[in-house]
Amino acid sequence: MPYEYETDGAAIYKQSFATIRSEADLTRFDPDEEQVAVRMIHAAGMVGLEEFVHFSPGFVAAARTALENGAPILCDARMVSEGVTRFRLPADNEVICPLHDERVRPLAAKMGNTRSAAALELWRPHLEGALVAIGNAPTALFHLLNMLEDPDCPRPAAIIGCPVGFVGAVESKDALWQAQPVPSCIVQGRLGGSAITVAAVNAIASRAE
Ligand SMILES: C/C1=C2N=C(/C=C3N=C(/C(C)=C4\N[C@@](C)([C@@H]5N=C1[C@](C)(CCC(=O)O)[C@H]5CC(=O)O)[C@@](C)(CC(=O)O)[C@@H]4CCC(=O)O)[C@@](C)(CC(=O)O)[C@@H]\3CCC(=O)O)C(C)(C)[C@@H]/2CCC(=O)O
Repeated sequence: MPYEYETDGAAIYKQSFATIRSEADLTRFDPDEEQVAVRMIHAAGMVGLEEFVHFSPGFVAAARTALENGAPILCDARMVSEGVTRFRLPADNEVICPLHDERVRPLAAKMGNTRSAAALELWRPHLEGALVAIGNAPTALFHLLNMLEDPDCPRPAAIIGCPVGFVGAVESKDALWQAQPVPSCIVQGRLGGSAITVAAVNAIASRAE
């Protein structure tokens, strides 16, 4: 075998987390936030991401309590929903991503919006007290903020708002951070994505690493 490499999954994780903790500046996070930030950095493979990670006060506790109480996790993309490691979930929580539901495409056409935004209309019956995980679509985050402008709209317990990209990602996350409709976590700027977002969900679902 010409290539030698680490083959023990647990050892790989241990070494990764040790590297992150030695290289990243985690000083401004409390212990719960630090656990989430480390996993987000791990998913991105990018020490330095921590500079852009922001938690509103009480975010981790709100998100964790929601999961412990059996709240569903509402995801904008299948790449997020598929990444949730089910065995970590404290209450066998439902993971919901209606993006590919047959009702979404016609709804999007009617709304004149993306499928990602239209899919959030199917979140409504599940939204009260849920953990929201938006890791791909800026339009989904903007649409959620518009929905939450209505005082009669059910309110999630917490929002992970980490869409990625060049059109609307910066603006939608800035808007979430300004509005703070519920405790939230963002990755400021263009960075973000499904992997980083689901890493935050998986860290929240785990009590300790
Ligand atoms: C404009 C869109 C963006 N997508 C990005 C990055 C990635 N998207 C992937 C994939 C496979 C999917 N993206 C869709 C959500 C699709 N992407 C869009 C939309 C056109 C609009 C969303 C928005 O602007 O808010 C969106 C379609 C829609 O009508 O909502 C997806 C549904 C497209 C599809 O395959 O049908 C699909 C998600 C499938 C799923 O998981 O359920 C990528 C893997 C790219 C690729 O395939 O080449 C990648 C994944 C990034 C990630 O980490 O999640 C952007 C960059 C986010 C971009 C929005 C911003 C921009 O600057 O353009």
